[in-house]
Amino acid sequence: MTLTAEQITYLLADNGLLKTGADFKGEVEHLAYNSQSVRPKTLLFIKGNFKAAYLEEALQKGACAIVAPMDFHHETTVPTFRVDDVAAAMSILSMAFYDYPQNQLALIGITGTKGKTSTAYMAYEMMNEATQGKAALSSTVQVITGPNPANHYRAHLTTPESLDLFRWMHEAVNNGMTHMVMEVSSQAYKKERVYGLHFNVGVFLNISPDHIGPNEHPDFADYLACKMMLFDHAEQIVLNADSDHFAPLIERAREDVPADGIWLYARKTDDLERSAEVTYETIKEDLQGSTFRLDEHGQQAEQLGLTGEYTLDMPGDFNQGNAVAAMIATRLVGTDAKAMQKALTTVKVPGRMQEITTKRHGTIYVDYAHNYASIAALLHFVKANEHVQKLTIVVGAPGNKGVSRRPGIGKAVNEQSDVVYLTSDDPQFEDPNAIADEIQAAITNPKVVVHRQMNRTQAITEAIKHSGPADVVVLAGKGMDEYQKTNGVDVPYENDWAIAKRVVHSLEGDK
Ligand SMILES: CC(=O)N[C@H]1[C@@H](OP(=O)(O)OP(=O)(O)OC[C@H]2O[C@@H](n3ccc(=O)[nH]c3=O)[C@H](O)[C@@H]2O)O[C@H](CO)[C@@H](O)[C@@H]1O[C@H](C)C(=O)N[C@@H](C)C(=O)N[C@H](CCC(=O)O)C(=O)O
Repeated sequence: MTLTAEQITYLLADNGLLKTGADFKGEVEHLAYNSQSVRPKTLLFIKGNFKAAYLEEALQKGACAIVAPMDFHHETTVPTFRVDDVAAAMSILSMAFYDYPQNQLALIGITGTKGKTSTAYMAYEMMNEATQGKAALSSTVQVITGPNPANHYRAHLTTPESLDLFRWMHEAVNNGMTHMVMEVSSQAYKKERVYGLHFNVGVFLNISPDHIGPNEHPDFADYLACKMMLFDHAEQIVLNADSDHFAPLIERAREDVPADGIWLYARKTDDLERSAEVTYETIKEDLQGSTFRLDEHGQQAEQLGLTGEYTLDMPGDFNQGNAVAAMIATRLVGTDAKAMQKALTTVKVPGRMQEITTKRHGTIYVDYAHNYASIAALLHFVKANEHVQKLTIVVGAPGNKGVSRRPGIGKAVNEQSDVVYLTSDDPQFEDPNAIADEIQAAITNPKVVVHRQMNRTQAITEAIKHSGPADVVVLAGKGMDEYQKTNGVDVPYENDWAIAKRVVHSLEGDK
């Protein structure tokens, strides 16, 4: 794969990004945005907080041209394409370099404050089932470009940098994949990681205030505006009519997508005012999963042919809505109801509502929930089960990130849990005790028993040890993370799931 100087100039100019061209004659054989991955004949993108030392390293390693913003002022003789928006330029050039792999894939993009990963895995399993293993996935947890374990990668971002995304898509196409589902974060739009990318189907699960603060969004309006950009970039939209802020969502969807490309879904209620093409209702539910019924309303919806009852082997009533969203989206790219039903009984999402049933210490859930909306939904689901006696949550909050979430975490704990173990998450450069103070300030209900144990492994151990057969322990916020980000370093961590399994084994001997 190569890009010639003429192609680079043309693509940047044609997309209105080029400010000044470069005196560059050759062609590039590699693209990079990090000096550490530069090789001879690399085109380097200078973006973010790029330091002069990185450029020196890149030049020593053979970078032959750079794409830089107008305000990058380091003395260099390397040919430089000056652009207004380097991230957008990187996306445009990466998709060309990798030969527009998105055009070979039926592509679903999923956004939402909560549920993106679970829905993406459900859609991935459904499409895999329908295509005999020809689906790819880009999620917060993993990127999967083919069935071979060598094509499974640990993800670092919810939505990868565009260069990585198109490289993975290209790999997926080379591996024979025909379908792909990916999570699209608000940051993906804010930081132009999906600039110029169009989805066959966009799924909008829900939105509530989150990701507001330094390095993320200045306010909710910005967060909402970024998330709604998905509507501009999708041929068809699957939209949750139960989402908060539905009015601006549907208004914007109708501006961007023709009426027959908008698919609303909602939990069935008696509210005749509300209309959705697809509704669902719980038939039965327990701590392990549920059966729900899906109904289609009107001619457009009936074309889907999905009316019926489905069994979901994943706990959480909120996962029924995620399942329905995945079903409509994958139906629109050719998946059938039979494949969906099979996937719903086999899908496992790493670190999302992973459940351990014990003999004497109740049910344990490992879940990534890390903000008010997702923790409240999880605790509400557990509390709704009349057989549950004591609900314990082990939770903290990351340092130097999502700082505004802390009172919300405390509020959710305050409203619905019986016992909380405040612990460390990814403390980074902050004191976990000070973070715990901020969460605890919102726990004012005297009935909630508060323990503080900053050693996360120890907190999990104590919470399980002190729970009985009809109790539930929720381990929130870290999912399957195998590290704790501390002082800028990923300190190895066993992961919540493995710790819980080990503790149960030591207490009960057979798990
Ligand atoms: C705010 C933001 O988007 N930051 C991302 C951005 O950071 P940055 O540009 O400041 O990078 P930096 O580390 O200062 O480095 C600057 C540049 O120098 C380069 N570099 C760096 C070191 C070196 O030795 N050589 C070198 O060339 C880097 O590749 C980078 O291009 O580019 C980095 C490289 O790709 C990302 O890792 C980093 O994401 C950080 C880790 C992050 O946490 N981002 C969050 C806010 C995020 O994007 N989250 C959303 C999820 C939201 C949701 O849950 O809905 C996501 O999509 O993941």
